[in-house]
Amino acid sequence: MSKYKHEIVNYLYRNDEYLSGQHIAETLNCSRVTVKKVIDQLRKEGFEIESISNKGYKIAKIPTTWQEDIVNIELKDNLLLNRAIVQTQVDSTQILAKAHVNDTDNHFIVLSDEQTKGRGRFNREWSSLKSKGLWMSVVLRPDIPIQKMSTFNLFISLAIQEVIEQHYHIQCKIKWPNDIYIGNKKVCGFLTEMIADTDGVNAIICGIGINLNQTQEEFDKVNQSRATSLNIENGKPIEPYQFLSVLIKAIEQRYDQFLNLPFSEIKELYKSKSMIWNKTLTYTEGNKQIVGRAIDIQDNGFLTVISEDGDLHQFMSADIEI
Ligand SMILES: CC1(C)O[C@@H]2[C@H](O1)[C@@H](Cn1cc(CCCCC[C@@H]3SC[C@@H]4NC(=O)N[C@@H]43)nn1)O[C@H]2n1cnc2c(N)ncnc21
Repeated sequence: MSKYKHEIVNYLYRNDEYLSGQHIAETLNCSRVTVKKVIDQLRKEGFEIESISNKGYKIAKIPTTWQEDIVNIELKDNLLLNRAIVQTQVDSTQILAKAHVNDTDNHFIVLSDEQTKGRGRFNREWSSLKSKGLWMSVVLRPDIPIQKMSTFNLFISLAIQEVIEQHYHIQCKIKWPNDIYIGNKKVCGFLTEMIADTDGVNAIICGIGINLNQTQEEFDKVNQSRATSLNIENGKPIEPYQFLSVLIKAIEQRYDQFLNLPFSEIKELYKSKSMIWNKTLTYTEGNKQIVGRAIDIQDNGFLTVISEDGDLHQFMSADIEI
């Protein structure tokens, strides 16, 4: 039945009109009994499927959980990111992405409704409530020297920032190098890991966590006062499949720029979307900590900070307390 389930979901999702059981059975060369069984199974999985006698079946609502068939329909026309591995629960999409990185030479994404061990930088916990956010890892395969990786996050953060601002009309700012804030609350975190050897980069595994539909109360204690979601800011629920589709297109565009343009081409735009200027903040990198003001971002993506004693410091990646 799983073979027909995939095809029936595809057929129903692609056709916005009612399709009779007989027509589906003939088209997919299966029995009407099989069609009925698959429809019952899909309803159990959370699909709302209307059935009207003499008209047939029609998907009225797709489940809030990620459905691999539907995700792959949404991605199929993309040039680059047109394959997805979809789970309902993983420890971390980063771990699953790395487990599959050598299965193919293709680019792909990994999505999960929930992560039990979502992680950020320095192995810090990333809270990934079931079906409340976009918990995704993107596997890309640029043919670039390792040095070029220092600006990858800057291009990707612009893709995320512009989707939230331009598509959902929510003002947000990038907190260099790994977060996006709405006001003083974090709505998104991302981190970039890579697999490389002496010949250069083999694969990038970019993990992105975006809070879509949590209510303020649903955040755990540690994040209660410093996290937000698009739903909280927007006042209405975010439709995850549409968000995913728009975000992947934005990532593809900025990734193409990353491969073909120097960071200097987008530097002014990036700076205008960043929130760390004209503030005295604490910068920590490894065992180095300074209090100072960021004054510029270099073409290699490093941040220049002037400390209170007037010294200049360069950070490749720092923890910033805002
Ligand atoms: C106590 C404090 C300072 O506040 C917490 C936590 O520490 C800090 C943790 N963090 C975040 C980042 C940026 C990289 C995150 C990548 C996540 C994606 S999800 C898909 C992929 N799979 C995967 O395993 N990882 C990636 N670096 N460190 O963020 C806050 N924090 C934790 N969860 C959340 C949340 N849901 N919303 C807002 N802030 C959060």
